[in-house]
Amino acid sequence: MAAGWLHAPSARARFRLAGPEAAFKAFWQQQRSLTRCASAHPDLPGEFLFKEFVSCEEAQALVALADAGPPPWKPSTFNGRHRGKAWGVQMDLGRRIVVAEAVPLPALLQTLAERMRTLPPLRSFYPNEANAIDYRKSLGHHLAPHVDDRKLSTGVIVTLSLLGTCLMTFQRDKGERHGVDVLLPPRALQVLTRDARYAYTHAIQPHNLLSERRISITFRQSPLRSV
Ligand SMILES: O=C(O)CCC(=O)C(=O)O
Ligand SMILES: [Fe+2]
Repeated sequence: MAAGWLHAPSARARFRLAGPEAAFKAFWQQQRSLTRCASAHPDLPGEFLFKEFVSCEEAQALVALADAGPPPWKPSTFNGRHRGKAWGVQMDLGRRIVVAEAVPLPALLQTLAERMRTLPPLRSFYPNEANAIDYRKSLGHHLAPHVDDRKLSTGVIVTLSLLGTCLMTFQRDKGERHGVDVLLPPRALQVLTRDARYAYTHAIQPHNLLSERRISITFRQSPLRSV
């Protein structure tokens, strides 16, 4: 083993020396060489998981961003009980339109969107909307089975998991007893396209939150012009 390798500063130390933006780039260059990070689900056509899409430091920064607001966390009962917040253009599900953004997509999320476009299924993904969900296991939080709106968002839905692990259940038919369970660890980016996006519902049952707290950030691209 080369002595130089032994004495090279650790990736973590190099990130600290070079500052946060260089750290973002250095981390991603290193990740891209790890093909084991990407996987397509064998039983769920159109579902991809990119493990370790963000570094531990980036994950912390994203949790801080979600916790700090704006906007503030708000209790939500839409798609299950949890707390949520949204950035970017706003979906008006009742009027079936997209309205102008109250809080723009934060710069950190736009930087992540650039990184997403380096992944094959996301080459032309330009999200203009994101929402965060804060799940607490002890409060019985969950995600009810749903398919993300077919008209207000395009055919690619992308979610980054932070803090905790969960099992997400996909079901083809409503009320089906069994589904396909996908383990979502912190820092993993899940991409839903094709059947996984349109033909299956996705949900997280309360007992499938495997940690006390989990935060997710979901990115979408609305094809509609905001009014
Ligand atoms: O929490 C998650 O991983 C997914 C959230 C979700 O499905 C949604 O916001 O539509
Ligand atoms: Fe969803």
